[in-house]
Amino acid sequence: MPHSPAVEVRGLVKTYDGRAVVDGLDLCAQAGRVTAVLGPNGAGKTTTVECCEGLRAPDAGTVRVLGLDPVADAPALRPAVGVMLQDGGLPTGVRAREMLDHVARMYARPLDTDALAERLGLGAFARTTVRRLSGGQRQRLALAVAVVGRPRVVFLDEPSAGMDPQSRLAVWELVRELRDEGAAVILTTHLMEEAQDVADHVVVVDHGTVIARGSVPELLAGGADPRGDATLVVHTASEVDPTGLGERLGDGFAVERRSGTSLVVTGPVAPGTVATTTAWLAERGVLVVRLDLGRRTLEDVFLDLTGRSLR
Ligand SMILES: Nc1ncnc2c1ncn2[C@@H]1O[C@H](COP(=O)(O)OP(=O)(O)OP(=O)(O)O)[C@@H](O)[C@H]1O
Repeated sequence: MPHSPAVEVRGLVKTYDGRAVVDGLDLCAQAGRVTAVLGPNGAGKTTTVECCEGLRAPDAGTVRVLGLDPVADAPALRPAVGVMLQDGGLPTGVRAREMLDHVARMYARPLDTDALAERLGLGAFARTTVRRLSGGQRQRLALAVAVVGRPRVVFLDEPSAGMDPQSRLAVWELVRELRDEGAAVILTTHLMEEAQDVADHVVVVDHGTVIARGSVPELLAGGADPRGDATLVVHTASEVDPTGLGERLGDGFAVERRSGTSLVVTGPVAPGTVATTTAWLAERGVLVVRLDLGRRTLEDVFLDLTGRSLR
């Protein structure tokens, strides 16, 4: 039987100074799944998530979390929703461990705080005040605080930003576990690797609206450039003008000069593609110094969808 989504956003609009920073956005997040919200700086991700958390009121559209209105029904939702804000959002004068224990006491069935502190490596700075924690330590504490109440819905705004690789792995493991236990996890991130690794469903937001959605394999198969299922990057010893190589490779291929001495061939790369490319270069007296074959990544899809200009 189909379940109603844990989080359902329909036609969300949020306007600042006459400018719609979220502009008719639709989003669904299901229980037992990780939904990653991606998008360039200023795309409207945090604003959307904060509307879901009840921290901002929509100007138009509807937001439902577990079927309730996050602003009007905030007290009813509080025990069921975990929130990790982008800046941590924790009081700065409290010691790390006291903070976690204090939050745990607000819930009926909290996680074991000793075990949670251990797995997020909070022990070493348990007695340090939040103000004195490093950025990554503060993030880890904010994550622990967000999940200690066993929430059914968890919002994580850039959870692993500023974290070292060890902490990141611990965060991803925890996120997967929350998902496996049935929570709906909604995370925003700029780390494509993070989305690729942990997300069951990806939503790409730009200019306040959703421009693509699907599982990672679906996005990799589609994207803005469906022909590009693999890339061949060719590094050469001397400058090369790629004009004519695309024609030689045939339909479905695109050739682009990345720098004077490297070319990117995108398309249905097969063994013959490599042979044709190196033969074509040899005919021009150009020596190949390195070949890299890679499949399209989520980052390629993201850049195709949102472009390369800075926001
Ligand atoms: N309170 C506010 N007043 C005015 N403008 C705001 C306010 N809050 C957000 N904005 C603007 O709304 C836009 C979207 O911001 P938002 O924080 O939602 O983006 P984001 O996608 O989370 O970006 P980032 O990846 O940089 O965190 C930005 O242009 C931001 O300047």
